[in-house]
Amino acid sequence: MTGTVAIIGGGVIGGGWAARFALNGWTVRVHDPDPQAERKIGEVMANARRSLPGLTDVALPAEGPISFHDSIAEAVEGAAWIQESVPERLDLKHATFGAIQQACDPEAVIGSSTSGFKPSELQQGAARPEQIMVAHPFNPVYLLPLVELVPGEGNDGPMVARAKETLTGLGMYPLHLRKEIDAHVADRFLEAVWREALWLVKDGIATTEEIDNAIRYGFGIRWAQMGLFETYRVAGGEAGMKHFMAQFGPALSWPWTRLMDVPEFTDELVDLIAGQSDAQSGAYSIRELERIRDNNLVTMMRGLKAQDWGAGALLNAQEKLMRAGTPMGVRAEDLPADAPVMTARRTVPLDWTDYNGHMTESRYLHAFADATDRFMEIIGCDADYIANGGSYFTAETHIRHLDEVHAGSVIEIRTQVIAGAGKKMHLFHEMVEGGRLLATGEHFLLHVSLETRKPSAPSPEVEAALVRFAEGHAALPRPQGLGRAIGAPR
Ligand SMILES: NC(=O)C1=CN([C@@H]2O[C@H](COP(=O)(O)OP(=O)(O)OC[C@H]3O[C@@H](n4cnc5c(N)ncnc54)[C@H](O)[C@@H]3O)[C@@H](O)[C@H]2O)C=CC1
Ligand SMILES: C[N+](C)(C)CC(=O)CC(=O)[O-]
Repeated sequence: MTGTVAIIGGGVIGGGWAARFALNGWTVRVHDPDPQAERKIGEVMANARRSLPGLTDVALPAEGPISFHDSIAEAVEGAAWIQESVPERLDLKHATFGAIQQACDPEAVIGSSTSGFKPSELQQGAARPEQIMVAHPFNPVYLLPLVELVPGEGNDGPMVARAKETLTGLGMYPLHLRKEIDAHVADRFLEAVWREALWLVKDGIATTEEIDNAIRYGFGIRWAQMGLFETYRVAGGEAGMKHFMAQFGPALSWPWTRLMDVPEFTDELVDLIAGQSDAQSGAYSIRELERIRDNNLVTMMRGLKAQDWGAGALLNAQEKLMRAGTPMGVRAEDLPADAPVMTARRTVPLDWTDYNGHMTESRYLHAFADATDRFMEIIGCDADYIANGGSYFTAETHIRHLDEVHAGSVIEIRTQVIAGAGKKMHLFHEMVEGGRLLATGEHFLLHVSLETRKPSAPSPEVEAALVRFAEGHAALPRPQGLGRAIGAPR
């Protein structure tokens, strides 16, 4: 599902929203009075283009256009979603909603990125309060899936459902809050951690770098995959959560935190923190730090994807939706038998790049192996079939690396069946970017019984689907490089 979105306020968060929507095929219309807004959003887009599309193993839709508008009225024209991301001041947010509602479609959703205001506060004085809800994202909006969705009293069920559908379609995870509360859920935690950290620096207990190390070498990694409660359940040992609470419950009444106090923001404290932060990270520009952060996030999220867990499970669910209705979702009977089969259309992810600045050699095999899996699925050797004890094992592979490809490029793989009958399947994959041939992969596979681990006949349905392609593809030209061995150039 795509459409037109208006981004009102195009700073750190508005820019991230613009990228998330545009890269998912939406038409994006931005209003921001800052003369630098177009440049800044251009830089956010550049970072987003190199990171977001490679998160999944299916290509995103074609990027939507972004335009910049001098007035809110012009920006909201035709928008089905309006995302307000102006600075965190209630009077400014109210004035912005006033201008939006004078011109926008009354059916459009108006989401606010507010970090802390409640929807009832945002809706005060609005012409149509029922149109406004909190949609609080996390930075970088184009990579992190969480959006806290906090409807107010007037927001009706269908509108909330529509909002969730839109956010899910963008690959996000709308966390629907049951009740409004200052700072929603996640920012309450962040606020608590931030208070403690400020005290620790002020009191000379730890530097900004030491505090960051305490997070990133320990509980930060743990939280990214199991959160708080599941992590503590495991920490309770075999007796689980009850034992954990019995053991650590008393600590809650000891003076382990200074949650309700905030150190005074004197010039001295600000200089102390800013100085330590400069010493820690000043060697990098903010854009460089953003790219380092994005590389790490993509690598971690793709790791979780391989485990089908947490944010990675979300990516897999999104991928399923993306496949439906595309050539990446069809079965053998819907495909012509006399043309190569498209078995992959994906973006090269950031974590596939090596020290030579291009896709590393092992990822060519990775991409070809995924294409083989997809071809197996097309002929009916899918997860259910494999669970019933039949599958294919690869016996031999030959890859030719013909041209370079880089992170962010969309690659396709087309597969020709060279031979397929009985237990044997001989495939030839061609990897292309646009019209450029990047690599070929020749693979010989045998059908096996997963019980005996020995070659066995496939089911009649799988064999029939394979034979249909083998016969149809026999009329295609013999692919260049078929049967090649390493040797003197021929
Ligand atoms: N920075 C963060 O980590 C997060 C911020 N938020 C929330 O997002 C909202 C925006 O915050 P940031 O993007 O960080 O601020 P920012 O300062 O980076 O961007 C705000 C943008 O709004 C523009 N602006 C100012 N007045 C405007 C007006 N009348 N109409 C249109 N644009 C206007 C400014 O030129 C600026 O580009 C705030 O409500 C904030 O609480 C939410 C999640 C995270
Ligand atoms: C610091 N902050 C309150 C603006 C943070 C957020 O709102 C969410 C985030 O991205 O950390």
